[in-house]
Amino acid sequence: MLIELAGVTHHYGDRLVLSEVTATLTEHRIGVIGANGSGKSTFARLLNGLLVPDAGSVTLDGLDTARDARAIRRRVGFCFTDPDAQIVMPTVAEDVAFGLRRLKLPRAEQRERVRAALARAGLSEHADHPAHLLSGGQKQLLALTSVLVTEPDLLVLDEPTTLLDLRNTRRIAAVVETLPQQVVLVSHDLDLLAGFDRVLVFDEARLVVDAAPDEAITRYRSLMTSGAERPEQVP
Ligand SMILES: Nc1ncnc2c1ncn2[C@@H]1O[C@H](COP(=O)(O)OP(=O)(O)OP(=O)(O)O)[C@@H](O)[C@H]1O
Repeated sequence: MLIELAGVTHHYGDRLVLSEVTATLTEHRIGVIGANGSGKSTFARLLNGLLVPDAGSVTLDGLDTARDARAIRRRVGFCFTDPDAQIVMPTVAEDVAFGLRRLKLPRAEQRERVRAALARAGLSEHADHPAHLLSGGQKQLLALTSVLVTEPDLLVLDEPTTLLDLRNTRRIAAVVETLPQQVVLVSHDLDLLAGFDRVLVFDEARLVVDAAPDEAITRYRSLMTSGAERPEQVP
């Protein structure tokens, strides 16, 4: 998809959280990094219309998030950091099937898609378990699976590995690597961004670096080091 942000500014109350962000994104895999509170999640939420900007515009293939919310939600899958925010059905398999409802598939095909998606995520043995009894990491995998099964054109992942052990982090990395879809991934795990096409670095509500992963990560590291020397930056 062609993702265009033009002069995007966003506040929560009086607090400025994104200031004048302009970018045109067409790459397959786009990483988003930056300090805590720098505006990354806000940026991610603007991409699927969960938030609309106070000023400026966000468009995807010409669809404006402020006007075409329904069309955009159909094409953009979003995975929250906190999986409890999006797990909606009692059992694991039902939760994966939930996202497929609007496709109105024949029952057998729906079952097959759910089965295959759970197998890919390593969750097959939990299919009939209550979703709320999964571990935090398994819930994160379930949330991703329930989004992926709908085959969105663009997948926005907001810190999808925060609760995961190394094996499952690698599983997510492998899934992201092989996805045919465009991905925007917000992460503090810089290793996940190896092989990405482009990385955006946010700092204090601004998009401050927009470069290939190696350069972006190097500049992010130096930004964080110099930030530690600024007393007002220390929590
Ligand atoms: N719903 C909200 N209401 C008020 N303030 C908010 C809200 N959501 C986020 N904020 C504030 O906006 C700022 C940016 O938050 P955001 O979640 O976009 O940052 P982030 O870069 O994703 O941070 P982190 O790396 O810690 O997840 C933070 O100071 C945060 O406290």
